[in-house]
Amino acid sequence: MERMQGEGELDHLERPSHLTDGERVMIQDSWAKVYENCDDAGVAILIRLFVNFPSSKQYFKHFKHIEEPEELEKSVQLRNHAHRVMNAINKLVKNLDSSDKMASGVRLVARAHALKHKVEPVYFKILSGVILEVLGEAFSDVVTPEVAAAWTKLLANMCCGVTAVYEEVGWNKLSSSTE
Ligand code: HEM
Repeated sequence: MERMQGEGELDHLERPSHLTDGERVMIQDSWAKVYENCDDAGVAILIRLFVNFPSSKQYFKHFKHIEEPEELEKSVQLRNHAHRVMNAINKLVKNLDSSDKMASGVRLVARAHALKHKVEPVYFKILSGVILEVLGEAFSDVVTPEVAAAWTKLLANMCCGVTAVYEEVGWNKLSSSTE
């Protein structure tokens, strides 16, 4: 059965916390390495998401029935989304010094995913866990436990922002009105 990681092990992602200057620098430095391999890293993250949490594919009409990672990797829709996710994270990292800019980026993404794509918010937590896992493996030389802890904080803050926007747009009412 699919393990809904976002609902248990990642509970620590539910509390927003302030990033220190040192944590910001660790995030920016490690991201520079990851972003050099933007497309490969993005695709690896999304493949891991869709293989380990197959229900997350339900929102993507072009590959929701594909199971083989080799086939998933060829999907243009998957590659486009990988690119968009990486660009959005890049913006977040560039704006680490401006909480207003960070909040408006998260807001834009969350509104579109709630209102247009109708993605359950738990998938943002699940994806955050997958990002941490893949970056820790693929960039183990730069993602030390300290760096991983800084990323955990950033992603937790993003998930909190997403949850707040979902509440604001009345997600519970929206999702139950279609039942
Ligand atoms: C860090 C998290 C994420 C970021 C930054 C992100 C970013 C984006 C962006 C920028 C777009 C295109 C613009 C738009 O329509 O809003 C998009 C589209 C989309 N996203 Fe995400 N996304 C994230 C997580 C997710 C998750 C977890 C899911 C579902 C499991 C998802 C499903 C979709 C779908 C179905 C589309 C439309 C795809 C298409 O039309 O081809 N996203 N995303």
